[in-house]
Amino acid sequence: MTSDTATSDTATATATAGTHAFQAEVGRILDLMVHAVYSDREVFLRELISNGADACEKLRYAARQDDSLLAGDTQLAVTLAPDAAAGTLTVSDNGIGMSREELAGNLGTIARSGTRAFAEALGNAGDTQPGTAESLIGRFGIGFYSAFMVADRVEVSSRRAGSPEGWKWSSDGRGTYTIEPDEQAPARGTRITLHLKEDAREFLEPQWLESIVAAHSAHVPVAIRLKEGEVSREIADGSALWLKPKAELTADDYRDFYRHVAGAWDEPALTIHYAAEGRQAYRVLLFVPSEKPFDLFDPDRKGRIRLYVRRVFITDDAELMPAYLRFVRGLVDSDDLPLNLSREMLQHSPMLAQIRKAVTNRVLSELARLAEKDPEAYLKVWSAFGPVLKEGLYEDLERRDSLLDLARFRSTVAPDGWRSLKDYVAGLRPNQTAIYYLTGDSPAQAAASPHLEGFRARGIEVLLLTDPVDHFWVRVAAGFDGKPFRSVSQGDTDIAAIPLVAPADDADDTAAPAAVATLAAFVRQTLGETVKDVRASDRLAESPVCLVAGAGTLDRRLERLLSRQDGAAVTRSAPILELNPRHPLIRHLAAQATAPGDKALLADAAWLLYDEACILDGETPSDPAAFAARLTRLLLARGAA
Ligand SMILES: Nc1ncnc2c1ncn2[C@@H]1O[C@H](COP(=O)(O)OP(=O)(O)OP(=O)(O)O)[C@@H](O)[C@H]1O
Repeated sequence: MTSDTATSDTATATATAGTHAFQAEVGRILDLMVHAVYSDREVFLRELISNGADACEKLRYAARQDDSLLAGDTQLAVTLAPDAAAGTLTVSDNGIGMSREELAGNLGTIARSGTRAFAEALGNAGDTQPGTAESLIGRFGIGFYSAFMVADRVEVSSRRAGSPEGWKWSSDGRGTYTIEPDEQAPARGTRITLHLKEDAREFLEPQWLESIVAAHSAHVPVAIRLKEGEVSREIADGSALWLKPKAELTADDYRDFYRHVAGAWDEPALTIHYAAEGRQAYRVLLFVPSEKPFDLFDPDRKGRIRLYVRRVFITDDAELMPAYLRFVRGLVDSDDLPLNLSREMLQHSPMLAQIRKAVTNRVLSELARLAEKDPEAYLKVWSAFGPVLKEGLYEDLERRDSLLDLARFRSTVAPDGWRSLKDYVAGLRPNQTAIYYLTGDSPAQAAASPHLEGFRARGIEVLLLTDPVDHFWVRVAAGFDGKPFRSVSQGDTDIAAIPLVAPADDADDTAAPAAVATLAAFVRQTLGETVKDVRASDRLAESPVCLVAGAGTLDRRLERLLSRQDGAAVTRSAPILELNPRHPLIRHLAAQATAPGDKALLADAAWLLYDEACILDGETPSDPAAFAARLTRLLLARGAA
């Protein structure tokens, strides 16, 4: 469903009478439709019925302001009329209709984001893979253009409600379309005539049409009629599914309605249907999809929940959900809101604000319930929408705790599985006072980080945060169950008090603290401003060195991310170089630092330690030529020794 903005979206479309070329991408999509060997091509009917029903709903709304638009014709319906003799199927509605400009804008360019996404996905997949187009049709649905899967000519004759002019759009889907005045246009609304292809004549059979409607469009909230000759009968009553008691509805009913309302083809992962009573009465029918909607990461972050008032569709732009729940689809039908809701009122109505709040809470509590009752199903939802839900962790202070309960993480305990914070705190080690995390590009990459070694040695679980959004919420979230979140690559580790899982049996393995302090001071002096400090570490077990960010500065990965942005306000701060006193190399260098003699090679080693730490952090040495020269000198010296 698209709101009435299609014309302005497509203002570039020409709208004069005559022949016009399709926008290039539309041409490409049509070309595919014309040649599609898609097996479920009856989906075209659902798309056309949905459009007709939307047009009726738009008219119903417009007529609230101006009932002359109805002009006595109040029985809004979509009518299917097969004509075997002519080989045509018409799908007509007495809805809002389209002006000449709208015909050109909506049916000549890409008016809908879903179709645009389809075109893009097609471009990405390339033409080389057979069956790509077909599988994408199944995933996206492609609206009006799907008519060309079954028709070799499509005529759309339309009259905008209240307008004296009728127009006909016509095309064979091969590059161009025509628009011309049409005196035969319906009195109001749109009549789409499909000249069926030879191999699509099954769509002339009334019974087949009826069964397709039953399967895909039974719950469209506008009546559907089937016309055979002069006799017309109702094959779907257009009653609002959401007003029916739950007990009367089956999973199939819900699924079909979800597909209509979301313009999707997947199964809903969660269905939420209830009636709210009390201060306000309203009905809610919401779905969490099982597949990511194509526009999930659109910058406008808009949801598409439909707002109805006493069964009249008002808008899908009322932002009934916070942005981090924008993947939820469905509708809210209020008994109490006024029908003539202006944009202003949509934004400022306290009644609507109350609905938003209650419905949002309900969605979160239903997700929590799913997590409890059917963890497997919940994890599917989390895998698809976790990165979006986590936006709520920094945006929605009020619900942060509920969202933290819902959040699932990869961790060193379960790199391929999911852990909740409740699981995490249940496994805290003695003396552990924080929830540790490490950010990275992928769980595997993060799990290989040297920063984790000391944590592993102590059996401390570390969350592996790999979504860009993680950098942001984790800095503002106060913690969970009284335990703050702490980065393992930042500040002091404070893990010395946590016992090792297998305590080191040979204390001589560790370099003497004084020798390490001498080495640290030497390295510090050699590296100068490049580092903020050099110190011994509890963090490391196997690696000799690592870099960490100072307490109170930004996480190094986030700092790198931000400093790379255009016009970045963030400059990188000097890191702290940590040395592993248990590592043979550090022990050896500490001995050299305390012994008298020439320190030139030790200075080379200091820089090499720093460069090694950079490499472990996924960066290149800052001066590759100097790095190579030092390495060469050191290897030569070793060779000579
Ligand atoms: N029967 C109709 N009456 C009035 N307008 C129509 C009709 N059919 C299509 N349109 C207009 O053409 C536009 C494009 O239709 P199309 O089916 O390609 O996408 P859509 O319906 O907007 O997308 P979605 O299926 O995601 O809602 C619609 O948004 C609508 O404005």
